[in-house]
Amino acid sequence: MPSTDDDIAIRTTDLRKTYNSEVAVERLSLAIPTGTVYGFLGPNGAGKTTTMRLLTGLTGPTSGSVRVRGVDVTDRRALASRIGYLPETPPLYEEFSAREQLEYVADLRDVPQDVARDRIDGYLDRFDLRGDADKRIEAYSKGMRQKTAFVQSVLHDPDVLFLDEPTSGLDPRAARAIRRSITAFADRGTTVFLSTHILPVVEAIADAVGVLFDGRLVAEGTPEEVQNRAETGASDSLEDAFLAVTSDHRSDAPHTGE
Ligand SMILES: Nc1ncnc2c1ncn2[C@@H]1O[C@H](COP(=O)(O)OP(=O)(O)OP(=O)(O)O)[C@@H](O)[C@H]1O
Repeated sequence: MPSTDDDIAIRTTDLRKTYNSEVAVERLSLAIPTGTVYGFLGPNGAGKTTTMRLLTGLTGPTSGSVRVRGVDVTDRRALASRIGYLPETPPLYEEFSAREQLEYVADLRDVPQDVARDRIDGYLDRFDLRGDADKRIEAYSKGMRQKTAFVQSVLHDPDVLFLDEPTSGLDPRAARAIRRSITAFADRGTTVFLSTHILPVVEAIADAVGVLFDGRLVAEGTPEEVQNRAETGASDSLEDAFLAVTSDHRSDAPHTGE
């Protein structure tokens, strides 16, 4: 039976994005089922951030289309309450405290005040931020900023969550708290689109993996399928598979720098 927009949380059709003569994303067609944790992999410059920006409607495609939960991403108003986005460089107000930042974002997303207060307290505890919650963000470490930014992306309980390197700069305890949160969201039916270079994280929590190389999807499937397809031999890890599928295509690249 063909899948419908009810089952498919993220659907892209022949997505293409160019910057002048540079092709950043080429003929990308994705159909990611609701509730999936999708690990989005690719070497530096492959087009992952560009894809995230296309999927969240922050940049328009040169051609092709994107629907998230059945809504065309050009309809930003309809989409805002349904998606959460943690970008590579999260927007935080330096002069705010974490609590002020989170209250501000909850208000923007129309989360009722009492619900917001409870959620914020819960997240501040879970991420060991409660003691620093009233300090200005300008005095925060990279990890404290990253945790605050993660919380702000999930405060409104979005249906689809886009995360760009969510565990970047985090110590093992904080990274584990984020991984557990991602899994808990997915268990409740949230779809998580996760871009990261940390392959063990993908191995641990992703249901499906897509590998982008030079703007094109060069492998897709469960982590096991991608590993098997790469035929890496004895040591079957996602890292071996990643290196195999991206080097298979390396000869097509105009210049590898190696
Ligand atoms: N605003 C822009 N203007 C021009 N070119 C851009 C722009 N954004 C991205 N590109 C180009 O598009 C290609 C893909 O970049 P992108 O940032 O999407 O890759 P990435 O996979 O996220 O890389 P990384 O893992 O290093 O963050 C690169 O060649 C990059 O130079």
